[in-house]
Amino acid sequence: MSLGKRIAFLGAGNMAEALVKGLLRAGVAEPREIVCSDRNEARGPELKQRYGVEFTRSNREAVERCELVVLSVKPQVMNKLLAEIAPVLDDKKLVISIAAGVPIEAIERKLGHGVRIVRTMPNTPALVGAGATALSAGEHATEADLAQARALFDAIGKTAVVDEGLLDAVTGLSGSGPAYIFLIIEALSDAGVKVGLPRATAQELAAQTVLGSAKLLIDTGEHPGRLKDQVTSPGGTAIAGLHTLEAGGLRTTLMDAVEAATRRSRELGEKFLEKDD
Ligand SMILES: NC(=O)C1=CN([C@@H]2O[C@H](COP(=O)(O)OP(=O)(O)OC[C@H]3O[C@@H](n4cnc5c(N)ncnc54)[C@H](OP(=O)(O)O)[C@@H]3O)[C@@H](O)[C@H]2O)C=CC1
Ligand SMILES: O=C(O)[C@@H]1CCC=N1
Repeated sequence: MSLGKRIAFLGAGNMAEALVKGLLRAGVAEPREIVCSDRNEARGPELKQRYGVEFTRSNREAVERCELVVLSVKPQVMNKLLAEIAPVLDDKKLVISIAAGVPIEAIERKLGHGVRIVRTMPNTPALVGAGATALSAGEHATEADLAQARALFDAIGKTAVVDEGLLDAVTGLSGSGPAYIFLIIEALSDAGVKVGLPRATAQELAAQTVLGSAKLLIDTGEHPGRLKDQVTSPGGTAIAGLHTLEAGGLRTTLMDAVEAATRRSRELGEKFLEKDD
């Protein structure tokens, strides 16, 4: 059922579109309750045709028409956006940021004190209702605000409330994570082709293996190591493959990747705080 709130998406790119599609699919918003704004005029007809949502090139108009305002531009252009919408934002609206790195305090400073903010880090599988989102409430956001924001993201996947200090780590793991997993699926598909499978079959098997393994882990609540052991016969095939992965440093590489992305999220935040334009 619709939450009965009008939602503005300021910046209607990849992540905003994933959220719009996920929310509509879940039925928590009607197309007429969603107003997207973007500086690219071409996004208007695309979004209208795909989802029937409203579109405007004016961020201010989108803010004025909605109770929930999602900040969905890149961190690099966030300051400009905040300066533009500050005059039309008041404490009656709830602001939800999805931007990597950008601290709540910096948004509050730009929008004026007292503004109600929930900072989040979603990911693109929200588009198919399988997102993972962490949320953190700003000083002026109430429990009801956090619950409202959480209800939106609960409709399109799993959510966790964390201290704001942990959102860079979330960005490194689940925010950026779909990119790592797609790379892994692509590599597994290539591997399947290398050992003789047709491309389409290899990709289908690779993707289903990732999906099925995640589902098995979540549904059973088992430790991943135990589930790995169940695939691994003595002297068998899986242990031969695992040995190669360990020799190639897969664990360390994944840990380094998450650490690098977390660091980058922090850097984006620091750059944001340094700049005041
Ligand atoms: N993509 C992802 O997987 C995730 C992204 N995020 C966060 O979501 C935010 C958006 O990322 P993403 O969707 O990937 O980026 P995109 O570049 O796909 O989307 C941003 C959109 O905003 C437009 N835009 C830029 N400046 C303005 C402005 N002043 N007013 C209105 N629209 C503007 C851009 O236009 P133009 O193309 O002309 O620049 C673009 O269409 C980022 O802050 C990112 O950190 C969070 C989680 C995951
Ligand atoms: O790469 C980025 O900056 C965004 C943030 C999280 C995932 N993608």
